[in-house]
Amino acid sequence: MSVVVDSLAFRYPAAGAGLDGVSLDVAPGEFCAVIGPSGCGKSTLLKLIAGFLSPAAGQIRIAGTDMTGVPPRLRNLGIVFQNYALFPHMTALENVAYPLKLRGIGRAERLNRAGQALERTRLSGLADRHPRQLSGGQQQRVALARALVFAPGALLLDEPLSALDAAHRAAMRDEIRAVQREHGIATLHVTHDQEEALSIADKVAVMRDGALLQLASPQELYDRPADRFVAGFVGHANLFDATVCGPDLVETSIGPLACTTEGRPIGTAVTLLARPEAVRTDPPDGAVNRFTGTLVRDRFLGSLRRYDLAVPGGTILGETLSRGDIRSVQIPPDCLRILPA
Ligand SMILES: Nc1ncnc2c1ncn2[C@@H]1O[C@H](COP(=O)(O)OP(=O)(O)OP(=O)(O)O)[C@@H](O)[C@H]1O
Repeated sequence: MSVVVDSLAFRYPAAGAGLDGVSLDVAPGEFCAVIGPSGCGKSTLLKLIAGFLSPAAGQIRIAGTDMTGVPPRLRNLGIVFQNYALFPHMTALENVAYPLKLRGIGRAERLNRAGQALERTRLSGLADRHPRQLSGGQQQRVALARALVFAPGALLLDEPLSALDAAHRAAMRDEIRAVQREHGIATLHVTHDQEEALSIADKVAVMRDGALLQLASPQELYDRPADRFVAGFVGHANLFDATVCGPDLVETSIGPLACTTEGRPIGTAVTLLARPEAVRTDPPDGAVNRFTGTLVRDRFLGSLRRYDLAVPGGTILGETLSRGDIRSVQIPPDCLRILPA
């Protein structure tokens, strides 16, 4: 089943906040991560798709069918929301079987199917435990099994991993991805964690102030962000205000930089993006876009080192494997990308 959101608009009564004309599509089996700053409307988008809120304008189509007026329980969506707790008085197995009960499936079959769903999320041994006897990660796995048990057409996940520690989080996200892929379920996954989004999603939706800024593959988002905000939000970035001052030359606060200006006229204001891993240390004398400065921050991160080199007029953020002293760097022209000002 696909999920298509078309020009969706929504306002909370008495609050300015909401969504403005959001459009996106998630194909069967596709995994779409939704990211953006706190309060940008990620949860609101999922609640609209789930049917917990009704749009003011626009349309939601699930498996090609317009969902206007269709109540949540008839949308055939598996939902794992952060605050969508397990029933404390039911065992893990009973919790997972519950959606099948709602669908009128007989006891023997629903316990059988719930058992299979628990097996899929590697919880078979814990079927008879109550939620209070399970760790946070195990409870999340029960919630995932409960969302998957009725073979939903699509999965909506709102920060399902936020309560977990880093190791469990990584294991659980790989698990969700494997189950989702195996069953070809269209998935929308809201997360605060950009690294998580980039590492598991087929595509990523970046939102800000109720609007969708970009919907793209993780690679495209990183390499070709639509604007300065997306560039700064996804991964680390050097962002320079710049003005085109000649063919393939721009002026910035740290001095002139050679880069492809793609024929923009002289005087055009732009933003220049350089990812830190593209910055080279110890370039030869006379190299183009070479800067000399002083190390002001130096963070050892195990597999790499991230540093700030203060140069006249600004700072250059770089990443290197080198452990030696850093006094000069080069920003290779072909690693600079021009974004709108
Ligand atoms: N029930 C509500 N009534 C009024 N305003 C609300 C309501 N729920 C959310 N909002 C507002 O709508 C905006 C979007 O909220 P939403 O929960 O969708 O953001 P979010 O991107 O999921 O944020 P976070 O990452 O912090 O969870 C926010 O400004 C929020 O304050």
